[in-house]
Amino acid sequence: MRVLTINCGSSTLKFGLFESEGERFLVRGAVDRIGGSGGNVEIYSERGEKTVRPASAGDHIWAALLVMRQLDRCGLLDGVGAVGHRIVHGGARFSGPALLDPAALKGIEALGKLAPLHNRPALAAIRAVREALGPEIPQVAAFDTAFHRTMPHVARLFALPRRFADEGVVRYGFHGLSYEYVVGELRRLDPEAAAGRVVIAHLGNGASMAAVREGVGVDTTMGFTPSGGLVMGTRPGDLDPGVILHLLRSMDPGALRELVNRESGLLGVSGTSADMRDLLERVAEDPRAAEAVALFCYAAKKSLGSLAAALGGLDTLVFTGGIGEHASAVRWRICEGLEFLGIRLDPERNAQNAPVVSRDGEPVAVHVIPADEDLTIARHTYKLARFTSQEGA
Ligand SMILES: Nc1ncnc2c1ncn2[C@@H]1O[C@H](COP(=O)(O)OP(=O)(O)O)[C@@H](O)[C@H]1O
Ligand SMILES: CC(=O)OP(=O)(O)O
Ligand SMILES: [Mg+2]
Repeated sequence: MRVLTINCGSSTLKFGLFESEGERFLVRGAVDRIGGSGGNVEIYSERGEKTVRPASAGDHIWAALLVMRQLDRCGLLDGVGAVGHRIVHGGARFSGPALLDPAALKGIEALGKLAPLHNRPALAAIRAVREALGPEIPQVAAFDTAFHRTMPHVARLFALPRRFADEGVVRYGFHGLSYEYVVGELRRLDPEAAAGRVVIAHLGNGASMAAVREGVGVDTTMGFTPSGGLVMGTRPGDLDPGVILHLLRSMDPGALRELVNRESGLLGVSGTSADMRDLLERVAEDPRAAEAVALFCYAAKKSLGSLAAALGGLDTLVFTGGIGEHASAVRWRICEGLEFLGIRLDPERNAQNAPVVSRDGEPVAVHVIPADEDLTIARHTYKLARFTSQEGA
């Protein structure tokens, strides 16, 4: 059975067509810079053939239709037996992958306001797939929040009156499909490291860090929504709640929601771009771009320190996500000055985005592991689709 995966990130739509329980893929690809300009659709095959074409996708619906049309034109949709989607917010309701039946769709829709850059775009992609493949092809949701279900209660609690936690106002954490993949890769590469104290930094357009002990999530920087924690492309990360109250005096809640989700972060501070590539190109001549990059790295450094404290020390640090994998200057600035924690990068390895970027013999090994949320989605989809067909048999 072929499985198609769709991963709606805040600035990208990634897709993959898998076979053999996810162990093989036929094609993978991504539409990037969604909602911005200068975007591309990139497709590559198992044999390494790659095509890149300009595609300025205004939104995720546009991107999803483009992808489905492209796959159809190449005859690749024949034989797709199930489709898996990344759903960012699963709230209190979803603790693991779920078949996208009407009740599940309603549950995801209800969480839309808590993840406006993600849940609704993903629902639009689900509809586009249903139109292209028909309602008989099962679709599965794999949730970013599920990985963090193991966090101790104290790490989930906000210091608000108790009734709010009872109503579900707690830290959920996101990027869980990426963390799940990285933990699996680390187990494969270095089982001893995977059994230790690990911080994973997923730095993409959305960015977060997770503290993981013995493969289990114990804390993370994102909270009730994916707008908290680190500085991001268009989201501010952690803010003094008093700032929100102050802004509410002169802004209506809708405008404030836009500010927090789409106008802050790297874009807000630089005044020009949410995209780390653009900013790194301009740091020498544009002080606002330089300040945006500096703030991003400083916030990440502080969070790394706090998660190392939560773990009682650190054995392994992993960088992943578009920025974590490719932006050597950002990794350098985050790690600079953290020798007291046992972190020391090797300049050459770091410049090459090598799989291990720390110096040999240092207490903390620093890895770069390319994110693969799509494979995680494919694995969950195979499992659930098989289980459902056995149940129905
Ligand atoms: N070569 C690169 N150098 C620096 N930053 C990069 C590079 N490639 C991608 N990025 C950054 O990665 C971010 C997008 O991350 P990604 O994980 O692909 O997106 P999303 O969070 O939408 O899934 C953007 O800020 C982009 O500039
Ligand atoms: C949760 C989140 O922010 O995801 P992304 O980085 O894909 O936008
Ligand atoms: Mg992402």
